[in-house]
Amino acid sequence: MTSENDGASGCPAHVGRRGFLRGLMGAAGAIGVGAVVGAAPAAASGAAPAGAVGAATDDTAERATRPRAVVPFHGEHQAGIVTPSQRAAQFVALDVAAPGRDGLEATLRTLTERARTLAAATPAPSAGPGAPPSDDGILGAEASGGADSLTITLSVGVSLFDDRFGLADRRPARLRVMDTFPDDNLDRAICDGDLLVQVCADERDTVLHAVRELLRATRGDLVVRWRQDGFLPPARPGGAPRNLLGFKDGTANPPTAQADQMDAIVWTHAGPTPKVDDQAARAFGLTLPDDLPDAVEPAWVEGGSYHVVRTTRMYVEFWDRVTLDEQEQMIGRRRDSGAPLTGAHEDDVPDFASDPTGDAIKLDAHIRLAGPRTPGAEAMRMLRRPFSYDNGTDPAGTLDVGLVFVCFVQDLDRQFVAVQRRLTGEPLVDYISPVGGGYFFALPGVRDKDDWYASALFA
Ligand SMILES: C=CC1=C(C)c2cc3[nH]c(cc4nc(cc5[nH]c(cc1n2)c(C)c5CCC(=O)O)C(CCC(=O)O)=C4C)c(C)c3C=C
Ligand SMILES: [Fe+2]
Repeated sequence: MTSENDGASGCPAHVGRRGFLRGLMGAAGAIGVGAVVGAAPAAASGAAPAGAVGAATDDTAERATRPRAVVPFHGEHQAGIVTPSQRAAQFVALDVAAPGRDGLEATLRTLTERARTLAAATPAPSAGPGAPPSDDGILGAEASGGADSLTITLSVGVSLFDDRFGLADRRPARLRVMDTFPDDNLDRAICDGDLLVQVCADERDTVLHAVRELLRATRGDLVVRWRQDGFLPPARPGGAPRNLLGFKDGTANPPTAQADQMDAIVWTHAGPTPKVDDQAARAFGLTLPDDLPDAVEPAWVEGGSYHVVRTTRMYVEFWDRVTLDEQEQMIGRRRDSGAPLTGAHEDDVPDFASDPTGDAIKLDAHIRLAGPRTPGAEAMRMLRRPFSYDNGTDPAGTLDVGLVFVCFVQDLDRQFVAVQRRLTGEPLVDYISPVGGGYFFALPGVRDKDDWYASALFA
């Protein structure tokens, strides 16, 4: 039986990366590699690509058991995209209050400086005697970011390209206000925004600390539009972690270790967007050319990525009344093992070719619609990076929980929109409802200590 793996390690994509990370951290702990601050200059030097992980420990027994990884901030691409998913996340959509292009540039430079120091776990500069502390103190003596695989990923929304900042001719070709799809129940108050900051780390306090410090540094210039917390449970018992429907989520992601695949699936490039073979696209359900107009990306987008966030509520009380068999048919995989209904193991490739009438995996099962494994479907693959969320209860006392669906794609329409359209009316829509989020564009990476988030956009 064929299997889905990360190519580099020969393990299922998720197991491979997380297992590698754990092994790295274990080894670092055993040999006592440097302290956090000691690791920081390497992280800040720009030597390693952003998204790779270096290990760091401190000398207390308690802290030695916690993840201490520093993810390099500098690189061709931003960290937090192909970086192995951390355990906690926060999505903060912001509107720019700073006046004019100069005001925006100054704000983005400030954001860069603060994000750089937080990611490297170096202390914030002191404002001098008599001033408030330069750090909120919630991470105690570390007081500077705490590492914990912290990544801060900055993306821009289409409203940044309106007439306020003179950037209208720089808009990424596919960027727009998030579409409303037929099964959506969007609250526009928690959609879109000029900017999106995605903050991820292995500890919740490290995420909140970074968000607080970024907001403190830009107070008056950036206004929070909406904010959404997320978490990723440990993989139980292994493989991909489970979402709140109880199913493993992330199994069939493309391998982030394979640069050529990331280049074709995730990173945007200047010039005409890659064409999709007409026949293959039709087989996938896209009608060309009307559905997918040609687009030409501006030069500055090289190395960036479209960043889709869809806050999707799950009606878990209803889901919990459905038989396991029905749940598995809706997804197309076993709940316990994550195996496709045509296979036995999580990393087995679903065999739709031998099941043309949907006897094993229904024709409208989620995985069959989202990844039919026809030649045309290759062009629609995406890198998903979802987190679960728990927003408490609604006024009716119903659990307000769900999935922050996140994906990174080279072409918003060819990939995310094409798949989302195929999912219209799937049986799962009775149990989930997208309520917020947005389309954003993750800026190219910050190259080195002299670079800043939007240097290419402003060049
Ligand atoms: C438009 C893209 C997608 C949305 C929106 C989406 C929402 C969503 N998905 C799950 C649960 C699962 N999804 C799984 C696989 C899967 N989902 C998408 C796309 C979207 N999902 C893709 C491309 C795939 C991979 C398909 C494949 O190639 O096999 C799975 C199976 C496990 C896995 O491979 O990750 C689950 C489970 C929920 C609950 C949800 C919205 C709340
Ligand atoms: Fe999905």
